[in-house]
Amino acid sequence: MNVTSVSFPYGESIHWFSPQKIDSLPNNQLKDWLLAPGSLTQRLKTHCRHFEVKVLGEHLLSPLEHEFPSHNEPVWIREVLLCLDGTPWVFARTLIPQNILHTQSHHFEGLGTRPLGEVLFTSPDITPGEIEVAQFETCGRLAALATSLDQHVTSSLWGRRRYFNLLGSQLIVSEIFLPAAVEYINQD
Ligand SMILES: C=C(O[C@@H]1C=C(C(=O)O)C=C[C@H]1O)C(=O)O
Repeated sequence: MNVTSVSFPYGESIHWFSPQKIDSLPNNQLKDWLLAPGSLTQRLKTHCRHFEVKVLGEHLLSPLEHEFPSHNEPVWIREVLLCLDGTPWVFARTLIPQNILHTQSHHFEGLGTRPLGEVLFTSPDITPGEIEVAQFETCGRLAALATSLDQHVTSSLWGRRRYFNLLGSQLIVSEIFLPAAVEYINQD
């Protein structure tokens, strides 16, 4: 895997849609994965023997570097690959405002290769919000990331974004399904 931190952060500014307002959702099994309300980590683990979180990078983004709406403070970013039996299936990007990071550091500091979902879906203080979806062109940065992972991008990629509510504030989790995941999911 020739992914390097040099090109971190991989994430790019994306236009997200409510599933009810986009008429071009995938008309196959991927749609179910995009809109599934529970922990993606838990679902992925049922499709492999070995599940692994590869951390591509984590650090604070200045207010000018991130797209977190209505936040003029630094935001902590974490970008990972979720790998099933050694194959990257999902690129995930999490944005956490500094106020959450400071007040809830026990949740997020030192997470390392533990899946964030183990925190988000087990803490009574955190509630998942609505799911939005987006399509990523084959010429975008995330397609380039997939190509760098030796996965051929033959059609646009699909992803989803969820806000998680935590004590009056919010963090954002985006997950993009890489070609290897789409191939497996749609073969059923
Ligand atoms: C939100 C979840 O956590 C997953 C794990 C992540 C991580 O470890 O950074 C990020 C996004 C998710 O795909 C989940 O399991 O649904």
